[in-house]
Amino acid sequence: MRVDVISIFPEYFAPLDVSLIGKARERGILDIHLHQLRDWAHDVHRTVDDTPYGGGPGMVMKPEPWGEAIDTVLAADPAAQPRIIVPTPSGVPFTQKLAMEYAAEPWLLFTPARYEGIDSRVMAEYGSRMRVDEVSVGDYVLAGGEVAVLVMVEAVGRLLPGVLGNANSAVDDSFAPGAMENLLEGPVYTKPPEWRGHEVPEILLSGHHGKIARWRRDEALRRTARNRLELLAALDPETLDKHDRKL
Ligand SMILES: COc1ccc(Cn2ccc3ccc(-c4cc(N)[nH]n4)cc32)cc1
Repeated sequence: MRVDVISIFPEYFAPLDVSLIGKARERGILDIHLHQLRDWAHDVHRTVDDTPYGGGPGMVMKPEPWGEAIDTVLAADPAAQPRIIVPTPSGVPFTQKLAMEYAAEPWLLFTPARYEGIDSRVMAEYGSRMRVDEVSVGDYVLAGGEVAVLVMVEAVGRLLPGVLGNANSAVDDSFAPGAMENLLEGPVYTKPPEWRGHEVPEILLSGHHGKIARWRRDEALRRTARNRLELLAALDPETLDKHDRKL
């Protein structure tokens, strides 16, 4: 997968050099290209923003630098088109389902903005010839789109074949389709068996895999009910067996 990111703060993406995503880049699974938007701002001050038409607070990002920058990225492979992803507080929710959809794409272009966002004519221009998604990573307001891009690149990158070792398959993720879909992860434990007077639940030391699986599902249901009741309400009744119903 190729990923392009255009930003006035490309240094925000240093974390993409380390750990899981960094290794995926070294192994050629992910090919990430960072671009400094100001390279396409040709005035002496390399200006990328201006006052909003119609008045109002803050500044809006000018269309010209974005248009030239996006055109340059598109020219990298004229025979293909990236999916353009625009982080914004007013976008569709970024979910595990959307992450899985993006993980199937060969080329993503992220356009994290600053100020009050990008002149709307930019995405109108490209939306007429390719998929342009406005995406929110949560119902809170960031100072810009860069952190949202880090979230999405990590959530998508970890789903790419070969990125997670077999031992850490994403198939068991919370929110991944399947039997545990929409259930939160339950508690996890490792050695030592007792720590500061806290013992590991006996069942986990029993070696009885059936009972362990049942205990883990019970704990997942309890945590989901406690922290995300709406997810429990959305569970397909078929996936709740009679034991679940007694919890
Ligand atoms: C109320 O309107 C606003 C508009 C923009 C901003 C600051 N800002 C500028 C670009 C940009 C890109 C993404 C995000 C963002 C995304 C999510 N889920 N939260 N915040 C925020 C962003 C603040 C407020």
